[in-house]
Amino acid sequence: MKQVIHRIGLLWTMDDETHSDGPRCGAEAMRMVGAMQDAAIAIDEAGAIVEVGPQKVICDMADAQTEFIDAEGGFVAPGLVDPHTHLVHGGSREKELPLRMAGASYLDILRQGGGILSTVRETTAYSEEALLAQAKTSLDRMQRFGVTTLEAKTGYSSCLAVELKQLHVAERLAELSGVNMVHTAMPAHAVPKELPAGREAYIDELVAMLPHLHAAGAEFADVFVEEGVFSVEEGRHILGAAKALGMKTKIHADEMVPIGGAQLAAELGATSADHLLASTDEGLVSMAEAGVMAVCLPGTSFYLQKPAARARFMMDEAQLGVAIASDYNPGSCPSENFGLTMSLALLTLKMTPEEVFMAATRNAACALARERVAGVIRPGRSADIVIYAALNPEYVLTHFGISHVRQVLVKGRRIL
Ligand SMILES: N=CN[C@@H](CCC(=O)O)C(=O)O
Ligand SMILES: [Zn+2]
Repeated sequence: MKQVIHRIGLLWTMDDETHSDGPRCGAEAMRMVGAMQDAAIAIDEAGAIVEVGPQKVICDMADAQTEFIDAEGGFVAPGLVDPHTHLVHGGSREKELPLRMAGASYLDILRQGGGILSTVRETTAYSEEALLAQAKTSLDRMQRFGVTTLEAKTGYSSCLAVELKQLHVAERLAELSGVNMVHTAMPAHAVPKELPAGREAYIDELVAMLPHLHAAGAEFADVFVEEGVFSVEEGRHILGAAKALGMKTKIHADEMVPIGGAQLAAELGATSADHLLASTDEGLVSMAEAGVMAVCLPGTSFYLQKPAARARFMMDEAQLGVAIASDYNPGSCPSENFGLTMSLALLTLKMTPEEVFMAATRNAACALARERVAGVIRPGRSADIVIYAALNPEYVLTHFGISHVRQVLVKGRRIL
């Protein structure tokens, strides 16, 4: 055995003795964190977990070559999974804040040609190297908070070349950083103010980009289904085309107005529906029935100063599986601090610490169709693990706004 993480005071594996895969749905299941005290984890040459168990048993298995990693009595949990980011984009949008403070809404700014459309202009103008440099700075920050798997969306362009440029940057970043990256094509993110050939032709253009983006590595397709952006019918058309190509789907659903994004996610059998600030009870229940993961973005509701998503209803009543994500992007959540996302889940989504960690590990992996790969600590799984410089998860979440991460392993390799 190559490595042993020992002297773990408290371990949350997010697993149980059945070693079943899949999401934890509803509050009761989301609190089953698989806690172990005084534990150790053995890792092999290939970076896979070989054994998880009592400190004494695991340490007896070590040989003279084994490298010991000392958790110093701290808390250890699976590597964090951030299932919704807009990692690759040009520029920043801090100048929008005074407009918002003066009363303009997020959608008002978009309607005036700002918001996402201003990031489209910047992303188009940036060279691939400039985009890479900016996104690398952001990814480095994310890693400091323990993120080992994340999603990166395209979607700041109105042409295929720029979409492919974003995708390529995300691929290069995965290689440079060692983190696990999941690619999502989101050409349907905003509608340009001028549509010389008309709206239908524009939607056709977006649909025509999908096979190219899929061939270039995009596993998911996503659409911003929102009043004044893409309608439910347009979302159905675009995501239906994606499904026909074999892509999995996600929806930016009911962020501002409940136009039926949650119901569309259920109808399409989407892997996740994200935002859900305005979703109706019926919409959320239909998602649960269809097995769609609800991805809450508490950093976004905080930054847009809106009431948070109804995570308690989702978990207690609808029995949904809930994940959380940073939604890192320049307009509605310009923060790479996933630790803060988790603290805001505790404080504004009213989740328990167990639910927060479940939402940021196992369920977040399910929101990326990575339930067989990431999100739990279990023999056979890749050793994606965070060692915290704190004794318990409650301290990590309540001592908010800073990183408590001591070490991060991806496939057994230290990335921090
Ligand atoms: N709401 C739509 N899309 C992003 C924001 C993108 C932006 O403002 O640049 C989101 O998930 O919040
Ligand atoms: Zn988003």
